[in-house]
Amino acid sequence: MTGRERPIAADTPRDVSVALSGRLGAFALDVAFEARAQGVTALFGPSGSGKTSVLRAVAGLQRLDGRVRIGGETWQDGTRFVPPHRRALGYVFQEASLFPHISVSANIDYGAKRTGGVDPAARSEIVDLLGIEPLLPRAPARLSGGERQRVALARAILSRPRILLMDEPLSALGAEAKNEILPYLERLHASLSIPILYVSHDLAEVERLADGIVVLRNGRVAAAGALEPTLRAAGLRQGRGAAAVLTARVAAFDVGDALAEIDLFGQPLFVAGSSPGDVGAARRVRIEASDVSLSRQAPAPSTILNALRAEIVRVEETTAAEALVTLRPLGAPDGATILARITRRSARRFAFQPGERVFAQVKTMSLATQRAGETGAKDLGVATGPDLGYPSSP
Ligand SMILES: Nc1ncnc2c1ncn2[C@@H]1O[C@H](COP(=O)(O)OP(=O)(O)OP(=O)(O)O)[C@@H](O)[C@H]1O
Repeated sequence: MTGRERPIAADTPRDVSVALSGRLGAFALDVAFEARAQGVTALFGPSGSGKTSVLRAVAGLQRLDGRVRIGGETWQDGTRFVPPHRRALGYVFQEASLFPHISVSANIDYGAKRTGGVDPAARSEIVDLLGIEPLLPRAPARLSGGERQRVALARAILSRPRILLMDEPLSALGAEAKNEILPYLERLHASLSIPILYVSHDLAEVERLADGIVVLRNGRVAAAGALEPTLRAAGLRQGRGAAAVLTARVAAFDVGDALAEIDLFGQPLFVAGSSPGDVGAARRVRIEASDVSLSRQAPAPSTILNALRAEIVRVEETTAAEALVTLRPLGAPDGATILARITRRSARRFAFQPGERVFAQVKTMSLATQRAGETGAKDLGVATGPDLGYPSSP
């Protein structure tokens, strides 16, 4: 797709409209997309696909032809070009560039002072949200990488931007610092009423944070829209990492077993790694296709707690050995689907047909959240996050 706009969600007001084209040396960029007025839109793509260039152009730091409209304000079109310092935006880079000679406290007030003064209520809310109260008197040199990023975020937000631009804010951090900062980003995402454009080449990060996604390849938009259907359309939901992300509410929490019961379209789904305070909150549940098995009969009692009733949507033989089954949990709206990655042998033996009802078993422990400091493929099992109106599946 080139230069053609695809709305992220047709029925919701969208407040970010970008259409940019031009050359950067030998590199040709031609992108157009729209994003919602609130929530995280990921700019996702391989290295060199143009993500940072798009972000810089939105900020006015990179001059390209086209249009940038944010929250009803036009920053660039055929006739005008608002210079970068007049654009109300917060920019968070890979490495936080804090002023070294002043305290954290003075750093976070810097942006706000430039834009008309510090609002004490907003300040204390953001300080609390990002957990930086104990850091306020410190010098930036005495912060860890993750702490620096949280301070940079606070500074950006307190400058009262119309949009937050984040360029791989976690990529310079180790796994431990990443795990430490992600929950803060999730809380931020739930509380901020401005759009966030979030550059990343890390799919797991995008799945955890983004509502919408613009997939870039070679300076063009390969696919754009709500997270789940777009990942699928872009062919990013196949193979080893195939997974589905659904948003649902926590219905109950069993303190004795430390298990949360998620209400997945009327069916219970048990997950670990939650807390009693999550009851009533929306959770983002990532179900990896390799952790889902299928059976026609109600499964015999086993150690697997989750057996979702689901309807087969389609079966695709993806490789010589594998098949990917798309399923709609009963009670789920059309298009809200999960995936099961099974052997081709099983797919042929069972010959599942579209419309047929089956039981999809999902291991609870495969859905567990990871504590800070641990590493592994399952770290993004369950992530708190609001349902900001993007369908969690198409
Ligand atoms: N000012 C410039 N002059 C010449 N070429 C440029 C300029 N800025 C970017 N490029 C080129 O444009 C292409 C896209 O770069 P960009 O940094 O936007 O990609 P990216 O997707 O953000 O990559 P990464 O994930 O590695 O940061 C690259 O080939 C880069 O070398």
